[in-house]
Amino acid sequence: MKTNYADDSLTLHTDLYQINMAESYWADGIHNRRAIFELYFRKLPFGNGYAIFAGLERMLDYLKNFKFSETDIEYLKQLGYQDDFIEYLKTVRFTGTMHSMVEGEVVFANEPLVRIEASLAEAQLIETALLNIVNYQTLIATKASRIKHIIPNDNAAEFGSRRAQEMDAAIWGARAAIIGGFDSTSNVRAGKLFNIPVSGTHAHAMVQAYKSEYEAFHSYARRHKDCVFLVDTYNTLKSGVPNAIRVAKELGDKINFVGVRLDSGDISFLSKEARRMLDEAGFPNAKVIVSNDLDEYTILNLKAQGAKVDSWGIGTKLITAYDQPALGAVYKIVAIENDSGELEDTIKITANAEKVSTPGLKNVFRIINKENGKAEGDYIAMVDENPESEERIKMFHPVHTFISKFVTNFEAQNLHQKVIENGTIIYNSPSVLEMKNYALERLNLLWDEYKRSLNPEEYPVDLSQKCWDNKMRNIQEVRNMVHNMENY
Ligand SMILES: Nc1ncnc2c1ncn2[C@@H]1O[C@H](COP(=O)(O)OP(=O)(O)OP(=O)(O)O)[C@@H](O)[C@H]1O
Ligand SMILES: O=P(O)(O)OC[C@H]1O[C@H](OP(=O)(O)OP(=O)(O)O)[C@H](O)[C@@H]1O
Ligand SMILES: O=C(O)c1cccnc1
Repeated sequence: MKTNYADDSLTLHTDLYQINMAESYWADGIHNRRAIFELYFRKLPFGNGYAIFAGLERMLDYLKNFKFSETDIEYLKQLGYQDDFIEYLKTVRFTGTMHSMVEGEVVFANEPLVRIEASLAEAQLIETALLNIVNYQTLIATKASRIKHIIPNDNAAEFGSRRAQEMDAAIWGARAAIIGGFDSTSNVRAGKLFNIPVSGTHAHAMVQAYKSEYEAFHSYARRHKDCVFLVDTYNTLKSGVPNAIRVAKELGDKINFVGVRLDSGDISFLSKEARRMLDEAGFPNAKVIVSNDLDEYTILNLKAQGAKVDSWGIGTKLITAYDQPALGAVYKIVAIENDSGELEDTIKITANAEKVSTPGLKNVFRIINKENGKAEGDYIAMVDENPESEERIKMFHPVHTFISKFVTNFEAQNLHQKVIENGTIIYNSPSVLEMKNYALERLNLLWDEYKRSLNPEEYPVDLSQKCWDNKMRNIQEVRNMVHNMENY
């Protein structure tokens, strides 16, 4: 297997059918028609009441470098694409315009997270990569936020690299975990690449290598000022914690005895006992750190049991999004230029009302109640609408339209930021830590009912009247078209 092409590019990171469609568009001369696509998911993951958007920085990097390389082109020739189409593919770059939520934004189902306006072929070719990026990063940022929500005042460390679905997932998952609220990652490369905090203790292997737990802790302390000792290799309470205390007492100010880590057994019982022993030994500031297959459910349960834990190391269940391994975001065409050069809506109809796409060029606004500073809901409006200039807006459920409310005295924040204009990136990504702080700030806009991890209230994501009327008109047009076919 040859994997080390010098000019390896991500442009081929697409499904074959995208290239096949691009070929048809090109052959029919419609490849340069202006098309609008939206990226969104239909259902919040993990039964959570919100998601945390992540993936923009990587999407921008991917689009900036979008170009089939020489070996990509060679390979496409081998697959049998004809020379004239190949010549076209050589010229393809991303020259469109992109609007997006920013990373760390609190987002919901059925609202466009990303809007691409580009030539039909360009917009089509990039679908797979954009979905691949957003689906994973948003999923992990959301899982991290969900976990951190249970332990807002404790430390949360991401430990998942060894269990992640390969290396890219470990790296980008670590970054997403920080955006979602985690405090550090154990992955050193992620620390370097993204300038995010790294942290680490030591493994059972070190204790086993020295055989003597006391020797192992001593050795670790000789080279590391900040010491967390893993205390469960032989017997947590009879050997591990006493040895940690012994070494900490012997070395005194020469080290910073951060605490002990427990990685097996009854975390509730052992953490309370370890806490008591550390306090009695004169180390009230030493921390109890735990790990072992943790997730938000176990942590909540441990909290209910009164576990005395300061810091949580969380790997497998976070980095693999164990209980829901895919977000299911989709990328749908909502408008396309017609023969006369005008943008025309497109719609996809299904029997399931929730799945019928919402046509047209739209923006998403967060409607903030100026009296209490809290979000009333998100409001999807056609691009020529400006809810900010309206006195009063009607917000109603896009499927169950009788659920409605009027809102006055509000601020309407446009959640779509223009990040690429005609192929040029015009957005500077903030640092990952800034994204994390932004997510926390944005979560403050939500009432607690939307943030609880179990059975949260459904946050309103509503359509403007104009948007709804437009959708109904499109549905009617399709109905007429199908009816005419039936009579054909
Ligand atoms: N008090 C507790 N209440 C609920 N769950 C707990 C409690 N203590 C530990 N757990 C969780 O239960 C599971 C414990 O798993 P298990 O008993 O298989 O492993 P273990 O004690 O670590 O044994 P091993 O030595 O094989 O690793 C882990 O997911 C852990 O987080
Ligand atoms: O349980 P997770 O949430 O996935 O967290 C990561 C796990 O990885 C390590 O275990 P591992 O058995 O791989 O090695 P170690 O215990 O010997 O370090 C660590 O001790 C955690 O238990
Ligand atoms: O630093 C740790 O304790 C750690 C890191 C990765 C996996 N498990 C534990």
